[in-house]
Amino acid sequence: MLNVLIIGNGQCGNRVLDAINKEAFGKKSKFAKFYSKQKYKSNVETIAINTAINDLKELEFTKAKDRIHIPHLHGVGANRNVGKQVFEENKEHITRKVEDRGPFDVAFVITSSSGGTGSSFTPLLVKELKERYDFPVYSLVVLPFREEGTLYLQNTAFSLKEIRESGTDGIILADNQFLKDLGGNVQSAYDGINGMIAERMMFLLDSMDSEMMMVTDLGDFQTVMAGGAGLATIGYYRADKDLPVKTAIQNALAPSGLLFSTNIYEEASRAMVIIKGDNEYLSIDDISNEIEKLSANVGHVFKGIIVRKGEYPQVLVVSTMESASEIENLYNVAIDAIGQEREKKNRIENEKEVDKAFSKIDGLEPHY
Ligand SMILES: Nc1nc2c(ncn2[C@@H]2O[C@H](COP(=O)(O)OP(=O)(O)OP(=O)(O)O)[C@@H](O)[C@H]2O)c(=O)[nH]1
Repeated sequence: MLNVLIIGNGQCGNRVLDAINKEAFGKKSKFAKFYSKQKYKSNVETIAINTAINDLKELEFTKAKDRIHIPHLHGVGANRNVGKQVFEENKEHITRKVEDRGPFDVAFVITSSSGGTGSSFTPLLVKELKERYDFPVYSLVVLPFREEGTLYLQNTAFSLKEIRESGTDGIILADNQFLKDLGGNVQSAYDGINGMIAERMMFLLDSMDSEMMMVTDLGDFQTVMAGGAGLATIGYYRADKDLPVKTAIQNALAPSGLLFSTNIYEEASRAMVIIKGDNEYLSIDDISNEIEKLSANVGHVFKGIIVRKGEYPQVLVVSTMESASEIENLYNVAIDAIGQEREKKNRIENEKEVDKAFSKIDGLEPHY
């Protein structure tokens, strides 16, 4: 059995973690968390870390003992410099909490790229974990809606670069903007998006720790994640009726199945495809044909099959990217945002000149 650590940093990281814990309770009723056991196959430890106590309080499926509050006002207000300083001051406390739960075979650290707490804690925490332990550490990074403002875009550009340079074994991207644009199945945006990420993470954990007909494991996942430019995304499709397995595979690879905007056939570097369902739906010929089509374009593709009696086909695809045109677009927008912030700061410097002018009359009185 694998020992898995999942950390959620900042509000977004906390909420996605909570959605994973919810998914692990089986979602049947809101009382499930009181009477049912989480259906993790592996030994999974979850930790939510935040500077804002209210963000931690709002979590519903993450146990109180799994929440670490690092007191700092009500968050760090999207200021990554403050966030980094707060992390450094509390580093020992945080790493001791991780140490107490270990040892682990693999870790995932979840954060938004754009806020203050999660995006500044994550690169520093990953670096600490990599320096102290041997296990792989993956980062799951949620990109912002593009209209959320210049500070969030600026934070994204710097945090993504820092996470990439932190020693992380790979970055899995989920993009709020892309998932919102898809519309349809993303009802109330955050809950819908968090649920999409959670069901993919649950499937991924299942596939790394499962007795399968044809096996993929943590080693295969590591090899896939080591490919390409260090960036990956996850695709998923669950059939709710009797559907040919080849259609289910195609749907998992289509934009509507992915967490980030990419064309797998053009941008992917390596992939892992896991198919789950009743034997009755799993035509080996159909599966092999689809995998061959993919590997002709992509390079190496690992495949795994999990037999689940009575279940319609479900497909998970983990794919690393060789190139990511959407990241290039995002950095172009972020550079504009950084320019705007710089100009604003210069204007504030000019205002300081205005202050100087005002201060020239300090101590003087008007005479009439
Ligand atoms: N998908 C998703 N995105 C979220 C959620 N909550 C916040 N975000 C996004 O996260 C970004 C803001 O980062 P947060 O995680 O709220 O910030 P933080 O890390 O807590 O940092 P501070 O609040 O600045 O201390 C924005 O781009 C939001 O759109 C959520 O529940 N789901």
